[in-house]
Parts: sequence; C-alpha cells; structure tokens
Amino acid sequence: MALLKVENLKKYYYSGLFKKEIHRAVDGVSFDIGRGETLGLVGKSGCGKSTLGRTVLKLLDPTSGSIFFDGQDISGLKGSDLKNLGTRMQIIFQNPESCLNPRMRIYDAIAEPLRLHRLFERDEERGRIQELIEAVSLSEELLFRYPRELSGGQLQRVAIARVLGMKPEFIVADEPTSMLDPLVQAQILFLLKKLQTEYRISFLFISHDMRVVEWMSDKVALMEGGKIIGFR
Ligand SMILES: Nc1ncnc2c1ncn2[C@@H]1O[C@H](COP(=O)(O)OP(=O)(O)OP(=O)(O)O)[C@@H](O)[C@H]1O
Repeated sequence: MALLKVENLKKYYYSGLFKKEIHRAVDGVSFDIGRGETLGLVGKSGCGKSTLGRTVLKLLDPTSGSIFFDGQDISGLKGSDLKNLGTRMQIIFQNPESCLNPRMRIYDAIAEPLRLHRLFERDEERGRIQELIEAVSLSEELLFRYPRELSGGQLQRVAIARVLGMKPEFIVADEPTSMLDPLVQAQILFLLKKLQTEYRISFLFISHDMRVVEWMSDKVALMEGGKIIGFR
C-alpha cells in the first residue's frame, strides 16, 4: 500500500469582486508515493508545485479530491484529528530562516517541536538533541549559537534536524537547496538521501531543476498549469 495516495486533488484560489475570479493552482492531480520512496515534482515557476505540496500536508484546505495517508483519508480532517498527524508529515522550506526564530539558540530551535509534541522526557532531551545534530553532521558547538551566526547550509541542516526529531514518515521538501551554492547544495542533497535510507522516509521533492530532481527521485512528475502532464 502506498504511504501517500492523492486522487484528483484540486486547490483553487478565489479572488476579485465577490471572489468570482478562479485561479486553478492545482487542477486535478493524482499520484502515489510508497514508503521510503521519493517522488520528484518539477515544473516552471507558478505551475502550482508549492500549492500542491502544502495542500497535500493540509497546510492549505483542498478545494476537492482525496488525500490518503497510510490508508486514511485526511482530506476532510480538521482540528485535533489533523494535529495527531502533525509529527508524521513534515515540510522543509527553501529558506530555513523562515522556520527559525532569530532570538532562539540552535539547541532550543531543535528542542522546541520535541517539547511541543512532548516527544521526550526532559532528562532525555539533551541526548536526543545530540543525536539529531550528529545525524545532520553539524558540530555540537553550534548548538549554543544563534541563527545569524550560521551559514545557509548550516541553517538548512538545523531545519532538517528539527524536522527529523519528530520522526516523520513523509516530508515535503520544497526547493530545499535552491538558495545554496552548488557545493553546499550537493552536500544537503546527499544528507537528505542518507537520512531517507536510514529512516525510510518518503519524500515529495519539489524543484525547478530537473537534474536535481532526477538525482533525488525514484519517479518524477512534470507539472504545468496546475496539472501533472506526465511521469518519468
Ligand atoms: N494565496 C494565493 N492566492 C492567489 N493565488 C495564489 C496564492 N498562492 C499562489 N497563488 C498562485 O497560484 C499559482 C501557483 O503558485 P505556486 O507557488 O504553487 O507555484 P510554484 O510552482 O510553487 O512556483 P514557484 O516555483 O515560483 O514557487 C501561481 O500562479 C500563484 O500566483
């Protein structure tokens, strides 16, 4: 059984007077992703990739269609039912700073979601943070620095550690390396692949760069004008 199965998913934005203008950002998309598998999603700017990624995670409400996660239709879930899924599905953004509080040290940034979801007892926290920082190959001394003291690549590793702490089964990676220079980009891609093999995480890997997507993915979906126009 696929971990994620999406059927005829639509996300329309309504704007203008009386919300009469319809923008079909995602317009009838279907795909599935198995456990430990990566589906790459590639297409030009504005074709709907980010909207699709966010809708699948229910960060945006779908207009219609179904999203099955581990066999359960989550498309209509709300409130606490949706919250229960919270740690199992995660997102990594293009700009890691968007999820890091500039006034919070790296240690607390990684610990915050663990505390929020009560994933560990307080006395286990230190050990867990250590494991996570090692998993993303960062030096322990960075734990007591602030985000502004880290490079873009280091910040993306912190963002990945934060997400990894929640033991996700599925991650949407939305252009996670497109703001990094090529060498750092390659290092982060290797890291994501390593973590995927180690923890058997499924990915929806979004990028406008076909080479990156092909290297990362088991299968690639080509998106245009809100639709998937083919797989390869
Ligand atoms: N909140 C919104 N309200 C109205 N239209 C929106 C909204 N968010 C996105 N759109 C439109 O939906 C379309 C798809 O946007 P989306 O960001 O999903 O594309 P994308 O393929 O991820 O692009 P990029 O690679 O530039 O991030 C675009 O035309 C965009 O202008």
